[in-house]
Amino acid sequence: MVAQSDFIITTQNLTKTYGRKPVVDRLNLAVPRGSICGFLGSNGAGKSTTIKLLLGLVKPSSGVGTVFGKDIVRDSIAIRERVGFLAQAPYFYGYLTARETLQFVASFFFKGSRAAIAARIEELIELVGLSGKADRPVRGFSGGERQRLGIAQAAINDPELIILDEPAAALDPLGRRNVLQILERFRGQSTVFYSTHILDDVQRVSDMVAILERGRLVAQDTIDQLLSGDRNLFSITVRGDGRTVCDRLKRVPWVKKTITTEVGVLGVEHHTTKLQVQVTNPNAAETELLRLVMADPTIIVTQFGRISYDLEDVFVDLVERELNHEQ
Ligand SMILES: Nc1ncnc2c1ncn2[C@@H]1O[C@H](COP(=O)(O)OP(=O)(O)OP(=O)(O)O)[C@@H](O)[C@H]1O
Repeated sequence: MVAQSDFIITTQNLTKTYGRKPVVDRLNLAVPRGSICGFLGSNGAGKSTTIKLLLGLVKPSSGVGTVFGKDIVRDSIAIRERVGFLAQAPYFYGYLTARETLQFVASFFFKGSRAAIAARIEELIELVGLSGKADRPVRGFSGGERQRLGIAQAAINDPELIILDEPAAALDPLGRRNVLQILERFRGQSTVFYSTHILDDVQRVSDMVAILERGRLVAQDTIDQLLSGDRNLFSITVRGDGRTVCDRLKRVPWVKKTITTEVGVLGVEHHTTKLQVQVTNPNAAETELLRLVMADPTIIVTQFGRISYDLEDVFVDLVERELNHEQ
């Protein structure tokens, strides 16, 4: 059983309504301590609003939430002291260098001797890959360099939790990859909760994902779990009489369902049939399914494999289900 204290962020029915429209709708989040959690949703899904609720920057219309076990309304100042936060469009003084920017931020948020501050700044400059640029004014920085500086700024006081709002959204693919690699470096030191609308990014670095659509949480799980789901599907393409193959498979106890599509009819012996086989025991299927089909010498198997999904399939499926549910 997972104890409540294993979650660094929790919300119960957290709701924010603007006018009559809930933009965050009865949200039940549970972010495990130590995870890198992608908070995924299309533009306008309610990600920024959720982050503002967690940080006490806007007040919930109803529902409750905790960060470090502290109430997001009552204890918001105490929470903000312990969270490193990178806003969607961070502001920097263009005339300060990266090092001066971090010194400025450290003067507010870092408690320690001068030597300790200097060491932490050096460590972060290195961690975000700005060593060669630390003494240049920020006004000349690229979008990616600004985001990296923003991450260093958020991490200055070695926070237990770093929250980033779309840290990579405005960057080109290379810039995005750099930022994501930096997030990965916090593994084992801080919990990272970051919002994004880019599926690929989540699949690349997160351990877990919470998917938001129109203010509602449509899934929350580890990436592995979401991708495996309950879709134990195999695909087989055969030449020969596909119907007998199908009938045989239907009698196998771990075969749940078969779907056949005939793709070419050139006389019975040249029939090409594509089968999708849903199974309840994928291990058995992996070792026995192909053998079962090939037991018939009149059948030629031209393709066999497990159907794999990526996060995009899962996302589209979940969002469609949510939309159908609403109608
Ligand atoms: N202060 C506000 N007043 C009225 N509506 C608001 C306010 N803040 C946000 N909204 C609306 O709430 C919805 C969710 O906005 P939010 O910024 O949380 O989404 P998001 O998922 O972060 O999107 P994006 O990726 O585009 O930033 C949007 O329709 C937005 O217009």
